[in-house]
This record gives sequence, structure tokens and C-alpha cells, in this order.
Amino acid sequence: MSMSLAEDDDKELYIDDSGCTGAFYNPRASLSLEQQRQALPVYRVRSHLLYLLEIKQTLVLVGEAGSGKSTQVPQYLVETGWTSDGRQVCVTQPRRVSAVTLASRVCDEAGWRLGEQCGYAVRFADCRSQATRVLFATDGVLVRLLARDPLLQDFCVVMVDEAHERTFHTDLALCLLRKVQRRRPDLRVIVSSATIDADAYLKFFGDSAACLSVEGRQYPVDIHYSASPVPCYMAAALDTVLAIHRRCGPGGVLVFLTGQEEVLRLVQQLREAAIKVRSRSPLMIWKPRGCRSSSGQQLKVFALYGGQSARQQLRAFENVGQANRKVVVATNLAETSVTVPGIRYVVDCGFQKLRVFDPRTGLESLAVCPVSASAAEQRAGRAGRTQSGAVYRLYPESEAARQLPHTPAELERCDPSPLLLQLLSMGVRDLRRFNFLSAPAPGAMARACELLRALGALDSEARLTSLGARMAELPVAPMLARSLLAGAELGCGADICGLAACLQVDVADVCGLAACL
Ligand SMILES: Nc1ncnc2c1ncn2[C@@H]1O[C@H](COP(=O)(O)OP(=O)(O)OP(=O)(O)O)[C@@H](O)[C@H]1O
Repeated sequence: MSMSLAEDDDKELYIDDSGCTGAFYNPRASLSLEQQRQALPVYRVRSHLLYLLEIKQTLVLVGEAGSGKSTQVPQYLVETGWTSDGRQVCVTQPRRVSAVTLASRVCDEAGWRLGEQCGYAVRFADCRSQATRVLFATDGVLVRLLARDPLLQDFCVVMVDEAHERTFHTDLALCLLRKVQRRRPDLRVIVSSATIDADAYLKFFGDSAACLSVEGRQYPVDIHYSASPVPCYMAAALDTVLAIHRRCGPGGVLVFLTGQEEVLRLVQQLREAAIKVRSRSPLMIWKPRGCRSSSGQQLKVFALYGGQSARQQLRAFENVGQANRKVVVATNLAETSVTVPGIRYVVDCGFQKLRVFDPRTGLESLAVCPVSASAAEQRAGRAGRTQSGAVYRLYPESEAARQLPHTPAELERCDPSPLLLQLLSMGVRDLRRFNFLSAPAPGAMARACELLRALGALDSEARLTSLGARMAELPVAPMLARSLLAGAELGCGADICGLAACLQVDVADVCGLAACL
């Protein structure tokens, strides 16, 4: 389906009526949480999934976004006694916000208290207890758990969720889990996502793995493309949100942009639009009349990006009441796993920022790239979770045909030195023989070894030094870790932390780090 860019007198993006029905399609709104759980597509394969886990060490679980993988599978495992001996199920997420919101959702569904039977562990926040049986953690935390207890004795099942994101930590965790399974055949690994190349994972895990597909989506989602390329996706995103607000039925809007700066700019523009509407008087002035929709709702606009505190991020998940329409402007932080309640419309700018490494200069930078087909599908999957929805892609359908199927793995496009340091600190001796899911380029590997040697993390025989072991304990890039340790030794740790904060994209993380040193 395409949306046409017709210039009406408001110069706004014209949204065709097919995506703008006022009718809600949510036949399950009145069901109890238990009934809603049983209506999820994954419930239909519950017995099969549990059977496969009995007989196979690894399960590759592929199911549409919103089908219930992340919230239901850990509950099935608890219900069927996997954790009755006191061991835990760990579900990893690439991002903190999804680990926290999923833990809270599972508690609501199961009637548990957050931090007791089900908790979360993310960088600088730990909400779990002795009673915890289901732990939602970031993939970075899992790597740290593996470093502390290489056999993961406290866990019976590890579910690596959103594996398609191919983050540095997800790939590293999978490589290490595969090694752990050789020593612990009872450890089960579930690799799950809506958009993974299941064959690649089946090949990686070998005969001990099986694949299970979950058919069906929670609610239908209509996909709309722009009729022609948009000259400026920021302007198009603004116009599209306002057009949805004026013409479409109730329901929240989630907009995907590439970074914090863009998010804040659009939030500002939308907030201004929420208190001003263009007067059609001959004077053509802006009057503070409120940006009322056809359904009489007011816009409530929230930002959602990685540099916010956890508290700021969670504001986007708050209920805004019937009188308001929620608009969440997000980076790809909201692309996977999260359910923002009430979202009915998604506006996708079609681009994302990716970290890329130039082996010639040894520097990493953020590049704006078109999204892959998998990322576009994940973004679309944020609609249709609590009601039927629509996605407005700000690019023509012909562009979609040119998208890469998957976003390249972080290991293939970033500086591999943090990974090498982690692996060496975990006792891996021969990096050349390490079985990667997809190995870094040989040139990048060689350069990373040179850098680690120059920083004093490796000796002349490529063995980890005690300084390297200390560097590996800090959750930052090796160059930064070395600076922080040197700063602490020279009595200027706080100053170096400040400088490190300026160099980090995620400032909140470095502030937490200052407390650790
Ligand atoms: N916070 C929430 N509020 C309301 N409903 C929710 C919430 N979290 C989950 N749900 C409901 O549970 C369903 C299953 O969510 P879940 O995260 O388990 O799906 P998933 O298959 O893991 O999706 P994805 O592949 O996008 O991560 C959602 O479609 C939604 O209907």
C-alpha cells in the first residue's frame, strides 16, 4: 500500500484513508491477563517448545514480533518445573529498557513482585533476590556473569533474545554459551528473534540444535510507503504525525529517527504544534488554539533514546489517558522487544545510525545508513501489539527492495579490540581458532592486537597482562579503560571520568562508572 505526498494547503503528508480507520481492532481488550496470554501465537506451540527443550540443547525460536516469545517462554519454563531446583532462567536483551519493561510485564502477568520471583540486572541497576527464578538481563551483563562463573552454574536455561541485532555482546555470549554446553550438557540455550537467519544459528550450534517457528501476529498491521522519495525525513516525519493526529482514529504514534539530536528536535516541533495550530485567517498567523485531532485528543509527546536515565525512558511507557494521544519519538532503542502500550501507528524514517570502524585510521564513527529489511520489520512490529496498527515508511516501496536483509553484525563493522580483551580475560588462548559466529576481518584483528599490546594489555607473546585483566573488568573500550586506570593511579580519576564522559555517546553510563572507581 502506498501513501501519496499530496501538497494540500497545509503542505502536509497526505495519509490515505486506508490507514486511518477510526475503528479499533482489539477483540481481546476485555480478556483477563491469563486469557490474553493464552491468545498469544506462542501459546499454540507451548507443548512442542517444551518437548524440544527436553531433547535438544539449543532451540532457535523464530516468531513474529509480539507473538509472545520474550514474556511467555520464561513463564512456561517456571510453570513446568525447570527452576524448581533453585536454578534460574536468564533472558537477555540488547538494551536496558527492554530488560526492565519485560521483567515488569512478566511480574504483572504472573502475579509476582518485581525483584522477587522475576527481576532484572542491567548496567548500574540490579533488581533481583535469592527468590529470583526469571532474570532479564542485558547481553553485556550475561557476558559478565560468564566471566565470573564460566559454567553458569546458577542457570538452567539462557534465552538470548533479539539475536538478530548481532551486537558485540550477543555474539560473544552465543560463542561462549556454545563452549559452556560442551561441559554442561544440561544447559539449554534458546536463540530467539522475529527476524533471524535460523539456518546460520542451526549450523553454528550443530546437531544439538532444533528450530521452532511460531506463526501469526498478535494484531494486523498495514504497511504504507511514501509514493516517492521524501526530500527531508525530519519534515516528513513531522507532517506525518500531524496528519495522523488530525485524520486518523485514536491510538499512539511511535516515530523512529536516527539519533538523540533528531529526536529532541522533533519532540520540540511536535510540542510546539501541540499548542499552536495554523490559523486559516487571512493574516496566516499561528494561534495558540491547541492541535486537536478529529477525535478531540491532545498530543502528549515523549522522547526515548539511549542517553536518558532509566526514569526518563520509562515515562514513554506511562498511560496518557483517553483524552490524549501519545507520541513517542525514539531512536532504534525502541526497535526491538519493547511494547509501548497504546501504540497503533509507527512512522519509520528508514535510516539508522550504526557504529563503523575504519581500520586505516583505527577510529570508530557513527554513520547514518538505510535500515535493513530486518530492522524495518522490527520497527513495524512495535505496532499491532495491543491493537491493530499501521506503519508509515517514509521511503518508497522500491527502496525497500534494495534494503540489506539483515544489519551487519557489530563484530564485522566495529573495532574488535574490546572483544579480544574480553575473550583473553575469559581464558581463550588462541583467538585465531576461536569459533566466532562471524569473525572480524583479519586486518581489523591484527590492528586490535597491536593496540592492546601498545596499551600494555598484552605482553610480547600476546598473553594477557595483569593490567589487561584489570582493563577487561571495566565495561568500556580498552583505550578508555587504560585512561581511567591511569587516572585513578595518578590521583585524577574524577577528571579522567569527566573527559571519558565527553568521549562516550552514552553519558549516563560513564557517570555510573565514576562511582565504581
Ligand atoms: N508492557 C506491556 N503492556 C501491554 N501489553 C504487553 C506489554 N508487554 C507485552 N505485552 C503483550 O504481550 C505480547 C507479547 O509480547 P512479547 O514481548 O513477549 O513478544 P515477542 O514475541 O517477544 O516480541 P518481539 O519479537 O517484538 O520481542 C505483546 O504483543 C503485547 O500484546
